[in-house]
Amino acid sequence: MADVVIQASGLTRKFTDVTAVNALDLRVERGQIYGFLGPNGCGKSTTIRLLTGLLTPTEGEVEVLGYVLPKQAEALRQKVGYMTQQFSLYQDLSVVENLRFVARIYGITGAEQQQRIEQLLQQYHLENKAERRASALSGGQRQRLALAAAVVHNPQLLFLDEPTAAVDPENRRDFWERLFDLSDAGTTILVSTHYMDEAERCHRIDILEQGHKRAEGAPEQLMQELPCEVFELRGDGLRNVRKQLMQEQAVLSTAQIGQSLRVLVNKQQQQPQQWLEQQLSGEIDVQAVRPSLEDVFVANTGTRHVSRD
Ligand SMILES: Nc1ncnc2c1ncn2[C@@H]1O[C@H](COP(=O)(O)OP(=O)(O)OP(=O)(O)O)[C@@H](O)[C@H]1O
Repeated sequence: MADVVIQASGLTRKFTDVTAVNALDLRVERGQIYGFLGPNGCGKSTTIRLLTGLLTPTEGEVEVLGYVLPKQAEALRQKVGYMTQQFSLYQDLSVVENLRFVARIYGITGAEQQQRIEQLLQQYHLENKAERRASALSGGQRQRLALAAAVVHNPQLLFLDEPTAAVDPENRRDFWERLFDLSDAGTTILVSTHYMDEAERCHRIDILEQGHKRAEGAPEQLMQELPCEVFELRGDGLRNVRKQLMQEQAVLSTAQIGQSLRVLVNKQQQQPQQWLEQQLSGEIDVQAVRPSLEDVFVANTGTRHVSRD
């Protein structure tokens, strides 16, 4: 049987005038990289804070690494790592001083501390920057330091809240390679993001909107099960074509990408390609294409939901 690391049912958190997380069910297995994908304000950070025990749920049950929250939150804290959206280390301390500080919090001292810090400096390519102040590091270096600090105590479970919001694509790729190394070594990772390419790298994702789970599954599976056909249209007058198609109930979304218009047509529409071609006048080329994760996201969020039955 799979080893379940996070199990939540009906997890809900209300603030005065908003339900940030609404009846969320969650099951994360050991070693998985599990993603929360959603726009700003959909409840990603609140969910992570609930799962770390930093925030108390209004309703629902949650167990993380076998600890029942919020009752056993203190014991859980030693076993998890948490990297927040903001760089939360000390800007005036050097790289090595920051790592020492965090190590001490987790009770790692003396020779063990020195050994662990040397290992982290090497693993995260910070050996040459050890004495540099955190404030003088580049974006990518800061992010590597933040990740090194989050794993000082070898946590079994790592929470990453929009970890790559401030870095360039190359550093993002590098960061994800590190996450796969950690996952390979048995660390479970829960990561929130609003980047499609990042979500696509996860073993499994939840798509969140306004506190609700809209879809769940492996990215590839979600793309295969998309209840729409996706088409790329090329030709003249695409802006007008777009306006016209958006009047149609069967058209879920249209978006211009460079020279082409990407159109999602509900699968319940009979012979969608033929139907689409009939709607168009003039020389417009219509090609069926593979769905992307962005298509999945669009199909599952916003006001024009498509029926899955
Ligand atoms: N302490 C709080 N008091 C009141 N409302 C809050 C609080 N924390 C979050 N919210 C609200 O709950 C909703 C979800 O916020 P949350 O930060 O979890 O979303 P998010 O998906 O992480 O977005 P972002 O990427 O912008 O952080 C938002 O409407 C937010 O304004």
